[in-house]
Amino acid sequence: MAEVDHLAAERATARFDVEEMKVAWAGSRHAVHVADRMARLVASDPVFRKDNRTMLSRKELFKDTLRKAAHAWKRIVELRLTEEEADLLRQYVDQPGYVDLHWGMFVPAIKGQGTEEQQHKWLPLAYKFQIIGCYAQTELGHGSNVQGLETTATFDPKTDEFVIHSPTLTSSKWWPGGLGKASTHAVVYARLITEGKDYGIHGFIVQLRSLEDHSPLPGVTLGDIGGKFGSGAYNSMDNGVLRFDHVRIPRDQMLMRLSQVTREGKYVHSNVPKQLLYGTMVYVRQSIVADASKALSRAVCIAVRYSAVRKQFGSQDGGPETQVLNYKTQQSRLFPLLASAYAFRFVGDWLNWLYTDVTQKLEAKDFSTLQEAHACTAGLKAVTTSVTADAIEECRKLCGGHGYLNSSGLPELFAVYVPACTYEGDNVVLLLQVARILMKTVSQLASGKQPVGTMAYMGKVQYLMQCKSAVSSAEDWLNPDAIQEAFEARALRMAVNCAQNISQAASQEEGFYERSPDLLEAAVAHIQLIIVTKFIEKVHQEIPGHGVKEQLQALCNVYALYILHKHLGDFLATGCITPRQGALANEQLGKLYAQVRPNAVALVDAFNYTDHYLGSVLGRYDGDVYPALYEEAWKDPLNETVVPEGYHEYLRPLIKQQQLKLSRL
Ligand SMILES: CCCCCCCCCCCCCCCCCCCCCCCCCCC/C=C/C(=O)SCCNC(=O)CCNC(=O)[C@H](O)C(C)(C)COP(=O)(O)OP(=O)(O)OC[C@H]1O[C@@H](n2cnc3c(N)ncnc32)[C@H](O)[C@@H]1OP(=O)(O)O
Ligand SMILES: Cc1cc2nc3c(=O)[nH]c(=O)nc-3n(C[C@H](O)[C@H](O)[C@H](O)COP(=O)(O)OP(=O)(O)OC[C@H]3O[C@@H](n4cnc5c(N)ncnc54)[C@H](O)[C@@H]3O)c2cc1C
Repeated sequence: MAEVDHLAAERATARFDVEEMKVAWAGSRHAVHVADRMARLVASDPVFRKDNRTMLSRKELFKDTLRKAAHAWKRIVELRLTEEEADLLRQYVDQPGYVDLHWGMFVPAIKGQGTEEQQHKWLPLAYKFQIIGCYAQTELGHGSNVQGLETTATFDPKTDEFVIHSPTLTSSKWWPGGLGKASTHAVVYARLITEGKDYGIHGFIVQLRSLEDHSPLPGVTLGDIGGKFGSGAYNSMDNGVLRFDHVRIPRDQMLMRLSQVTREGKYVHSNVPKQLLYGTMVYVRQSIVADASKALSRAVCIAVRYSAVRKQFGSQDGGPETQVLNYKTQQSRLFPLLASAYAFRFVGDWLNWLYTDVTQKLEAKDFSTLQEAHACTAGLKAVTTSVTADAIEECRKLCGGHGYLNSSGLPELFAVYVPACTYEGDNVVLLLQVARILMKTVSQLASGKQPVGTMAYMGKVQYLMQCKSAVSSAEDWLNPDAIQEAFEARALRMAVNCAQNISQAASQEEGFYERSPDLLEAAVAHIQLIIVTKFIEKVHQEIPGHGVKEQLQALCNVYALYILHKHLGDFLATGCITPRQGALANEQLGKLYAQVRPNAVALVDAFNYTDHYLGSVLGRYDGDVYPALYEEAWKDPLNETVVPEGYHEYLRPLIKQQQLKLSRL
């Protein structure tokens, strides 16, 4: 706890129990406790220092990542941490590295696509880090179009092996994290060819490096793909390039849960949907949604605290200046982001529940919810990451000039975060997947098929296509039913409009292609409806703690009415609300901001982030920003000498030359 609390006055105005809000945010008292313990463990360990990260060279940064990962693993073993604790520790170390892909994709790929025998063989090795794995799917020529990958895995019945080969430059694996320098193994996605026939993309476990000296195995060429956006940031990760020259692997290293190749070379497909091959991506997409709320809440925490400390203008008579948080424009830019952080947190929890539910159904050979899982993970991944990336940049601007300093933490947070809009599926590509499913659902409405899950609202098509909002005052917008109806009607009408336009095209494909910009917007509307619905459902639950439910209610309304205001064109164009009702929503939004204002600092305190995790002089818990900024500047390597290196070579001769010229005049 800080000795001087410059934000004490802010904390005193909170009208709710912050400790109970921490529970609502974390999900349970147990979750608060574990997260707290792991965050402090990391913050108190000098090996996990990260304040110097943006000043390290690429090589130093990568070595620092290896060191942190090894130290983290040592602590996990020494302290016998559970999987939940170990994962939290990984998150609080807060440095992208090969470990993320090993645990987040290599292990899940084997779990999801390997037979029991294969899991038995490979997982214990991976769990103990006796091998390090990555997920090698994307190639130089193809990422989004998975079916377009070119790497081949040709079965050779003579030796009972697959021959893995990169036939072209564009077939080089390109991007996999952990591949460049750390991994010993990879799950490689390649076209399976047997008996002269191409059976499409399948996964194979391939050893890449020697377990003795880490040198590449014969026929394997690999390395790092080079520096990436931003200083520090994602450069701690060794995203790699990989080429195979007829590398042989035993047949039993094809991941054979979904389909098999027999000793004779016969291809056998189990009676399961082929899309299960994409299961690892679905798993990671749902975890990316949970991560979005973390990244967004960090940025918002920094911007809210700093906005409460920072003062500009407002005093004509020598009195105190205005805290920038009191400017209505600052509130209207910042509070929707605060509300979004909470919204994403709760929809992330729900998505995690959905994922677990679908996984259990799949185990029981019930594939009915696969499409719902795909649509929700793809759509929520796309919307939450796009909003979060933009929001981090907005928070930087909300912090004025100081937000541009590395010591604010925001430039690095942005640079680390922004590729989330691309990896695990480009956001546009993923939204078009959602749109396809929406169009399929609309087309089935006529046949009387009742949509289920998050599409169930479309079953109310008769009503939703013609309903008129009953809102007649600003307060009416506080009614969740009014919000829900407006969002459902907007999403459905946009989808139906698209479907009607597509049906007038020469073909379904042609229509989809022509209307894809509108389809993107329809998909976003559908996903925003899901987020709003899950927030409303959350607020309807029992929520203990003085004032906690009221605050969440206010944030839920801020989130919904902000989206309505921002996308007013959609709501008006589809006739869901009138211009007057749109204006009333905006009026109510202003009132809600005033309600949030005294609680803003406490609402970000409820995230329970340590100063180490935030990594920002502007977001310090104690609000003592200026001395910290001042001190931080002196730590820059440029300040190690008073007279800079290069002075004698370049500055002095220049100045002297000019002086000489002047003296000759
Ligand atoms: C320094 C560190 C110190 C710390 C140390 C700590 C040490 C120890 C820690 C211990 C920890 C212990 C516990 C840890 C636990 C967990 C850790 C979790 C960590 C997570 C971290 C993750 C990090 C993330 C990093 C991200 C890295 C990035 C990776 C990647 O990017 S991988 C590559 C991703 N690629 C893509 O996403 C490609 C996108 N393209 C596609 O998905 C598809 O091809 C498509 C969707 C575009 C489909 O295109 P197409 O139309 O051609 O499709 P078809 O194949 O023909 O199929 C059409 C048909 O299928 C349906 N469909 C499509 N996709 C799916 C699907 N996924 N599911 C279901 N159905 C699908 C589609 O709707 C069509 O259906 P229909 O025919 O119309 O009916
Ligand atoms: C930091 C980072 C880490 C990564 N880690 C891994 C990893 O560990 N393993 C791995 O296998 N891969 C990894 N990737 C690769 C990543 O999954 C791909 O980059 C991603 O799926 C996007 O594919 P792409 O690069 O082919 O983009 P492209 O598809 O080439 O996208 C280019 C543009 O085309 C547009 N576009 C493409 N198709 C369509 C369409 N059908 N309709 C409309 N617009 C379209 C996109 O919206 C985009 O604007 C990583 C990438 C990054 C940036």
